[in-house]
Amino acid sequence: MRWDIFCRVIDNFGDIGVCWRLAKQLQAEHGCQIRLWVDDLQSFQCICPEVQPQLARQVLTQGIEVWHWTDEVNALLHQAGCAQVVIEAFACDLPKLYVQQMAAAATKPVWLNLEYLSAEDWVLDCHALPSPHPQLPLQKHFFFPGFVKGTGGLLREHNLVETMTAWLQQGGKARLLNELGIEQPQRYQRLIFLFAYSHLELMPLLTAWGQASIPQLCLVPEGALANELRTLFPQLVRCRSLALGNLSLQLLPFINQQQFDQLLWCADVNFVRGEDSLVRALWAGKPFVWQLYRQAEDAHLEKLTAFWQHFVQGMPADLQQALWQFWLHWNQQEDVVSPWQQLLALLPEWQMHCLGWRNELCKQGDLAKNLVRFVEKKFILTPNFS
Ligand SMILES: Cc1cn([C@H]2C[C@H](O)[C@@H](COP(=O)(O)OP(=O)(O)O[C@H]3O[C@@H](C)[C@H](O)[C@@H](O)[C@H]3O)O2)c(=O)[nH]c1=O
Repeated sequence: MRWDIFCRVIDNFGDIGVCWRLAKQLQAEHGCQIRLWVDDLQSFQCICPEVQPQLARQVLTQGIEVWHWTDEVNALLHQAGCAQVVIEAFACDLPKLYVQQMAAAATKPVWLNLEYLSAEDWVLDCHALPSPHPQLPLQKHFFFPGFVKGTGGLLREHNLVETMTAWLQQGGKARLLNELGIEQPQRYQRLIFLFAYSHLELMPLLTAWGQASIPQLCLVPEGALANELRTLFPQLVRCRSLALGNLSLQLLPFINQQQFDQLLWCADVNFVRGEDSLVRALWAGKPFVWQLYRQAEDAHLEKLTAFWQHFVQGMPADLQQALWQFWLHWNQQEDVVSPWQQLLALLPEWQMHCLGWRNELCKQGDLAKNLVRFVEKKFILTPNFS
């Protein structure tokens, strides 16, 4: 079956990050023929270097077609025709001509709006709801990812945990750090992966890390925070690393999504942000701190609380208290030095909780499989779906 996935890059890398992961998994594990329509190929290239931004159409190694979604997309749409399954990622608003093509199709495509991830309760009520088109013989369904049964689930490749475990056992960490140009990585006793939006109170935290009794390595991927660090430490404009007492701070160039995941697997503590890296940090089973994409009227704090309520089940009370202080202050751009010291004392418990939570979460169906099941049901129940 042919699937079209439409993706508009609003900001950052979450939109394309999720769509690219979904495309790969649907194609590799479910044999779907994928055409990925992306409006910003430059951003896509950052996380998938094989993409050539100047091409209107291209086929990537995985066999996935990538079509450039520009303002002049109509000519391409005439060539393409519509697919049997259409994913509109994050309400990105399909091209008008494409919607007309869907309405004119003898067998109407299954049209899904893939929504943003949230742990809020209302997601359960809205997942899989239909929405008839006001004028055309079409209906779209809302598909909500989520952390509990009754939602669309989370993106997780088949055998992900087994792949990660084997990779770590076979010396993946040393190989990766070597590929990334980290000198003598074995001298560091703690690896912190710091993927975050800019933060007003970063300096006190870095100073505290530099005063730790053990040597620590902090890796910062390219993006807003790396730029902020270049402003704080102008020497980082010329070179990629800096020593701050016992802390080695190193900026990374853009790395592909696979290496990004692998870094999460090898770090001792992961700082993640947005949507996609949160999910990947969950699968890594390592202690993590989540910084949410800021929303108007602090709506992101409600999302944080909703996730927290699921995440802390079964967590010892002292860890709950320390972790919440850290997560909240981190998301409010406040000083986190004292919550960090408290958390550090509970690192083994924190680690154990993340691992246990990951293992529980793995028992649920994954998003790609849930999507495929949903689509199959629609075609079986209503072959001339309209
Ligand atoms: C820095 C970097 C990122 N990545 C990938 C990993 C992830 O797939 C992706 C980052 O996505 P996220 O973790 O979701 O964080 P983000 O902040 O980039 O994306 C955000 O964008 C907003 C518009 C959304 O509303 C948010 O929900 C969120 O998704 O980029 C790499 O592959 N290599 C890199 O070097």
